[in-house]
Amino acid sequence: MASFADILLPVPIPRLFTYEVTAEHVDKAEAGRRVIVPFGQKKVLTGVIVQTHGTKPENYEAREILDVLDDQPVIVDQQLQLIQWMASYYMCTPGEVLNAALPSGLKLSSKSMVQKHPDFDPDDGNHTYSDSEWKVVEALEEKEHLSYDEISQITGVKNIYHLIKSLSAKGAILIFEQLIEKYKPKKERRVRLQASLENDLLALEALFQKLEKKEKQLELVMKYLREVPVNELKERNQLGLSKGEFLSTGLSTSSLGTLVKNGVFEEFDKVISRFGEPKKKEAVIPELTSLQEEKLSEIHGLFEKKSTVLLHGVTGSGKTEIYIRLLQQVLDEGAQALYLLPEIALTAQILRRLKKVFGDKIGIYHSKYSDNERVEVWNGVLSGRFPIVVGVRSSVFLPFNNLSLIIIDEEHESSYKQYDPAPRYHARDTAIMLGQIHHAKILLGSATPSVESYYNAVYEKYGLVALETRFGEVQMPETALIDLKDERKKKRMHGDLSPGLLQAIEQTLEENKQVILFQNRRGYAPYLHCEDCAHIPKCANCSVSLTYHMYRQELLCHYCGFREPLPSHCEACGSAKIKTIGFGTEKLEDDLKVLLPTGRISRMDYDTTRTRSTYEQLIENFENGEIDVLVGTQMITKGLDFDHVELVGILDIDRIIHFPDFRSHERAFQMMTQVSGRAGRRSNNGKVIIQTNNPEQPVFHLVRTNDYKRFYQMEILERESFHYPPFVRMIRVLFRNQDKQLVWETANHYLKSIQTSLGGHRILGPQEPLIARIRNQYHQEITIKLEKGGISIPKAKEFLTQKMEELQQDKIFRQTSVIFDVDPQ
Ligand SMILES: Nc1ncnc2c1ncn2[C@@H]1O[C@H](COP(=O)(O)OP(=O)(O)OP(=O)(O)O)[C@@H](O)[C@H]1O
Ligand SMILES: [Zn+2]
Repeated sequence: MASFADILLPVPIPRLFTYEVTAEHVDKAEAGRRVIVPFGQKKVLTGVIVQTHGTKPENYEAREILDVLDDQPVIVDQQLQLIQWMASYYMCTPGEVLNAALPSGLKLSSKSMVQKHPDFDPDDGNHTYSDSEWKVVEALEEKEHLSYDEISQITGVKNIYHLIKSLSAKGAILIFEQLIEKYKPKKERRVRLQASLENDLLALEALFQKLEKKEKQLELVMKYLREVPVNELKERNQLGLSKGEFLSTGLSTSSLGTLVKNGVFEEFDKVISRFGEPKKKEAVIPELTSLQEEKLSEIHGLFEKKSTVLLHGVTGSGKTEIYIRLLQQVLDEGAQALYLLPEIALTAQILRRLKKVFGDKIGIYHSKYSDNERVEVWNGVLSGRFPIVVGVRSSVFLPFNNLSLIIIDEEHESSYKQYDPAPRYHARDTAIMLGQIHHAKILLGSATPSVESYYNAVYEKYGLVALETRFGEVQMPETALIDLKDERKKKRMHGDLSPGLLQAIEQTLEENKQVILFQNRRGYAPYLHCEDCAHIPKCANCSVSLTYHMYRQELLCHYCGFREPLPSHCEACGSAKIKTIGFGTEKLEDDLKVLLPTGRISRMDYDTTRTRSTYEQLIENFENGEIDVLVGTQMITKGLDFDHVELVGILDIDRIIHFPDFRSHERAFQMMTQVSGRAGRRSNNGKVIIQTNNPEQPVFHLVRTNDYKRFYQMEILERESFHYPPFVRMIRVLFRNQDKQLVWETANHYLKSIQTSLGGHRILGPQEPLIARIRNQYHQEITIKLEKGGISIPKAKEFLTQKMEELQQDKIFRQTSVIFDVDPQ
């Protein structure tokens, strides 16, 4: 009987594909294992078996699976459920979710290779060959096939496509695709005694005699036998010693070579973990305070009745300590836990705290890890090596099969939402679904919960636990406002710094304490401005101005990466009077260096933290007191725990408050409260200074009095009256095309097709978004608001998708790309 398998492929087509499983693969074909299948004319893809069955597909001839890659499933059933849910909730295809879920190390890639044409005869006189061509032909006599890179090396030609095309046209070579497994296990070179010696004491003795005069070789053998006593423990020799470590004490490499040649030692490779071998943990958990203890048991109590609990604890109250207790319990039960963080910047510090307690039981998963490392974490979750995973949003995709707790730290963070590409998912909401699939408990934690989560807590969908005092009864910092209008009028500003803030910085440094300054714009100046004609240099591809980066002497587009050298004259009128307007982190750092010549100033933003180690280094230097003032973007606002920061300055909050978006007040409140929370965590001297043009804004009062509840009450009223989440679900439909007119027409055509059935009052737009052109693509968007209880949201999504499919059947409209963004942030 023929056998078939339904395969999930990483392509944006909303269905599974049925392939035939031939006899040789039948034993290995099982749900959750990866397979290689042919797809389309020439492509080969890695997919995952969802199920096997005996039903031949009706309307097409099933093609055969080429190979089954795994000896056991690498995707578990719960993941397949999550993928299905995400696809339907976030209005994309399961294939797109799979593509995001699998680390690229688990996807195969194909690589073009070249071999000699079997009928090729170089002497047939039909063609002549260049020197480079000859080199390739000769190399193919030696080696069966060559990669493009090898050919480039052999010939010294950089761009070899021309060469390959010509050789192929002359019938000299064939090109084929070789499948490459991207994941490469890490190997270690080791040495051991030849097996014949490990059992034979006489032979060993004879060896000693032979080596009597060869001091260096003798030394090697002796050292080896000291480390590996083969006469007591024969099996130990199999494992050998790491060659590097063995030789690191200054033994002679060449003598080892001789001994290998003479059959005394042998070298071999062993696959090792990239994360080191498991070590014993240090087991030091600080005692919880009685208040924290009380809150922990409240959480336990609520978990009896509810799957999700929100822990609203002020900054520095010890939420992390409570998380550690909960993780410990999961570990004791032998189950799995996931600890989600919104950003990489946070992982280093929290990991250090967790590692002290859990040692190597923690797997870390984020984008600054290499493909290979990610595959090892993936496999470590499968094998049980990492019962706890700390990671950013993509760690919801890991192959958990026994998850009992998910902690979502800083749950309010908008960086939990993936904007591009699909799936455009919110990791908090996805993790809550993941928890439900596993019947796990979910703890959301924040000092400034999102309005949505707090609403769910108020209406008892979630349990709520409030922790209102800081650890050690340390007081919340004191907050002062500085009116920039006033200071400007009196012409007292030093660049972007008011005299009040500057003075406070100086005083803090005098007391040997540290300062954090929050400036949410990176670069030197947001834009250049010609004083004669008012021209502002703009990006060639996007409708935004270019940001001036002084260090690189460049103008840079923060949307598409377009860059150009700093102009000396205005490109519009030729005037040399070009001025910088506004302030970025780079300028602030620069100004401070002049104003505080003895202060040690550093900057943490996207530009200074390209690699994992630069983050960690900056944070470590700040912790160790090697930096006095840390200037940074939102990266430095939350979660970080420093003992000696006493002053926090907030320089650029007006722009966030006035950003035209329904979440702007929420964001401003959260950012100010979070960054303030970095001040005075160990002392009662925390100070926060906020510079603003509008000190009368109510949000400042709420931040100063740390009054989250009042903030929530004001905000929820607004959300209700203006129909925003949590009262409605929003779906944004984004249209993109190079042709401005066509995008507009497509969006309008779509609008017409949904208007009547959905009801015009539920639809806004089409309109140009704030930035109407990015990377040469014009944008239009339609916003749909679906009120809860009034309309079936899943049905509405189906309807929207169906209408989109109809739209895309039109040859013209199809040229516009369309994106659904569910729950846009
Ligand atoms: N029970 C405890 N014993 C010893 N130290 C504690 C205890 N609870 C909290 N701390 C210390 O107090 C500081 C603040 O705690 P923690 O970082 O856990 O707060 P948090 O609530 O997570 O803050 P944030 O929301 O600002 O990230 C940390 O340095 C932590 O080690
Ligand atoms: Zn651009």
